[in-house]
Amino acid sequence: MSTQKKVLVTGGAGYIGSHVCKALHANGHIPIVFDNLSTGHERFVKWGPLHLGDITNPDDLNDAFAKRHPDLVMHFAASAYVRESVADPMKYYVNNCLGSLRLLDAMQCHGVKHIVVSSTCAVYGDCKSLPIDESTPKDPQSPYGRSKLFVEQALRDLGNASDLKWVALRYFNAAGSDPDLEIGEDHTPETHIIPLAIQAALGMAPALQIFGDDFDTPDGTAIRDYVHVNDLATAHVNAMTYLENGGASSAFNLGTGTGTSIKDILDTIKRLSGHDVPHSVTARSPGDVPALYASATRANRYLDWTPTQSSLDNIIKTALNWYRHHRTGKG
Ligand SMILES: NC(=O)c1ccc[n+]([C@@H]2O[C@H](COP(=O)([O-])OP(=O)(O)OC[C@H]3O[C@@H](n4cnc5c(N)ncnc54)[C@H](O)[C@@H]3O)[C@@H](O)[C@H]2O)c1
Ligand SMILES: O=c1ccn([C@@H]2O[C@H](COP(=O)(O)OP(=O)(O)O[C@H]3O[C@H](CO)[C@H](O)[C@H](O)[C@H]3O)[C@@H](O)[C@H]2O)c(=O)[nH]1
Repeated sequence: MSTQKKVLVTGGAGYIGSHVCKALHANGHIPIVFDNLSTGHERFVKWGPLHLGDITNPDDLNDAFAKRHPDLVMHFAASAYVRESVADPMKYYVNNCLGSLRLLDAMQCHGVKHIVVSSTCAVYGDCKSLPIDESTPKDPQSPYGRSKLFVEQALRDLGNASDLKWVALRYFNAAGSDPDLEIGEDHTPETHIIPLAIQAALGMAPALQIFGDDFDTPDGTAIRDYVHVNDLATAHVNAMTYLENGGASSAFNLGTGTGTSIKDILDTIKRLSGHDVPHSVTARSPGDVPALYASATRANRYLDWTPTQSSLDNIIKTALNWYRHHRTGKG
């Protein structure tokens, strides 16, 4: 374990950021959440102080760095709805690109040298060759994906021109919840398949719409690589140690290497909850790709990271428990 660090966690009141805060605290560090609560929740900030602020506002950032003196930054704050980004690209370029640049500028002004950043498999686009490794060509299909690729490119340029050291973690599909039920997934609106399918099964949401069942996949439904949020959290703690030990700035995929279809998800929810997932099949979503799954060999080698909580059963079980305990449903 590294010595205690103060970590400024932008977006730490959100789904993934709050799970990382819990892991940082468990490893003896102090997470300082910097969040504007636009999609996050004050009740998810449990393991350190909340500093209210907006990453697009230089005064807010300056105030946080001046008062909190963080040793490093973990950067989750972003707008993260693929479909919304197509309808409102400016929101994504301002929040994700400008906001990240302002954050990097504040780090430079305050002499903070290390940052771990949330990136996404959306930087790759429609890949013909699977699994996807980090050398796979980048061809993002949405303003969201392009905004995240821009941030990675800015990190590379700034790192080349200064002593900034960075790690970008390209998550595949984050899923599951804290097994202790202290925090969980709570997006409004919810767009992700696993929460929507569970909510439909528990009678908390309308029937699930499956966006296409005629993909070129074994059962016709889309395949993704679902990785448990606690495995993502461990990767962040490991990335921090990697940078501290002088690791080179780099991007890493975080996925399990296993493809899971929507039908697999529905079958597992039925088996673990005892409820069918009411659903209908509608048209494919524009730009939706048939199959994506990662090779995380580099994260395994350099970050000493192996997912241990990402079996589909564990992802569905922890997510089911979260919705049963925190919402009104049949459970
Ligand atoms: N959920 C996924 O499957 C997934 C996959 C790949 C990448 N990501 C990335 O991971 C990160 C976290 O995603 P999440 O699912 O936890 O999202 P989330 O919406 O739950 O969390 C985002 C947090 O950032 C805060 N925020 C947004 N804009 C801000 C601003 N301008 N200033 C300060 N705070 C701001 C929100 O209030 C929220 O607390 C994002 O960068 C997202 O792009 C998520
Ligand atoms: O109601 C729904 C919601 C989703 N899907 C389908 O289920 C699959 C998974 O969808 P998610 O919305 O759960 O995840 P995505 O793969 O679309 O998006 C994820 O990966 C993206 C990169 O491609 C971004 O990083 C994003 O933040 C992250 O959630 C997709 O084929 C989608 O079309 C449905 O059929 N019905």
